[in-house]
Amino acid sequence: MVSPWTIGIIGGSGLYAIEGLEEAQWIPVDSPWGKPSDEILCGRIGDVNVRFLPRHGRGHPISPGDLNARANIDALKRAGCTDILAISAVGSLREQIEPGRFAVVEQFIDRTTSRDNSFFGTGFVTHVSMADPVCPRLSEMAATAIAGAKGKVATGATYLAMEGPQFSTRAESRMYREWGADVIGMTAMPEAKLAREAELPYALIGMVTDYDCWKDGEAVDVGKVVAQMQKNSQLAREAVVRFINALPAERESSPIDFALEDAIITAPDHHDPALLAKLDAVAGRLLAPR
Ligand SMILES: CSC[C@H]1O[C@H](OP(=O)(O)O)[C@H](O)[C@@H]1O
Ligand SMILES: Nc1ncnc2[nH]cnc12
Repeated sequence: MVSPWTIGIIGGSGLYAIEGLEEAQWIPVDSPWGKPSDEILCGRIGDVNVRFLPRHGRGHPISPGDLNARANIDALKRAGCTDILAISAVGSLREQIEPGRFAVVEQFIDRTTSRDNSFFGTGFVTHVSMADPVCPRLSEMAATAIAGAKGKVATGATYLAMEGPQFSTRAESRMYREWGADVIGMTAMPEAKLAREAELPYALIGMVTDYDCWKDGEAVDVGKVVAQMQKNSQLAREAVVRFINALPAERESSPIDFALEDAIITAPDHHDPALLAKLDAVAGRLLAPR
């Protein structure tokens, strides 16, 4: 039986491949938006097609600010994904979300400044809703899968996306806490926005690696992040497999599958054909002749 789900997994720092994929093969996927971070590891877990993309590339050559998130999301859409589960190393801004815990993200504060954050623009203007930026169905399944793998979970987390690549100052870290952010990272924006524009339901699991620098005497460094990721990466892999094995046989449609429906404002006689050509995957559902 062929599953209706094709799950895109975006692996963050420390998660550059996943094991247990049947018929696994790294396949290059071209995108009109430039070069994705790497080839996509395509395979199956049971009946479910899986497409794995290491966000920073194998060996972590790409810095957060240089990630081509448009190419990454477009390539996952071209590779047939119906849904995306992203995984990120995050710092914690809350005492009770300690390193080692998994934070399932529900909201974002986007403080990135220098990234291409939309597929759309002059010649095809759209404004998608980001009020509820993640897919509740995927997030709930992710939390269940982590708990099933005996991981500690925090749900409903707010993720602050910073520009980086430097870590925050103590004043910034304290300010983000006052803003209500729970975890901090450098990569989930504009990734989550672009997934929504591509009508791909998206959920984000933050793997908590450190307390950032708001706590007295604490400061984050790469060594701390990598050491904590190594401790938890096996559990993360197990949670991913559980998540996939628990997907229902049917995939009921999600409102996110139709996110562009009420978002496009440019009149057809003002469409830019060059931009439309690049949107063949992202907005193909609406642009294909009907
Ligand atoms: C290696 S520490 C900082 C680095 O880790 C996170 O990346 P990802 O979200 O891809 O796991 C963070 O956002 C920074 O890019
Ligand atoms: N404290 C932190 N700040 C930003 N990105 C992170 N990734 C992991 N820990 C982080």
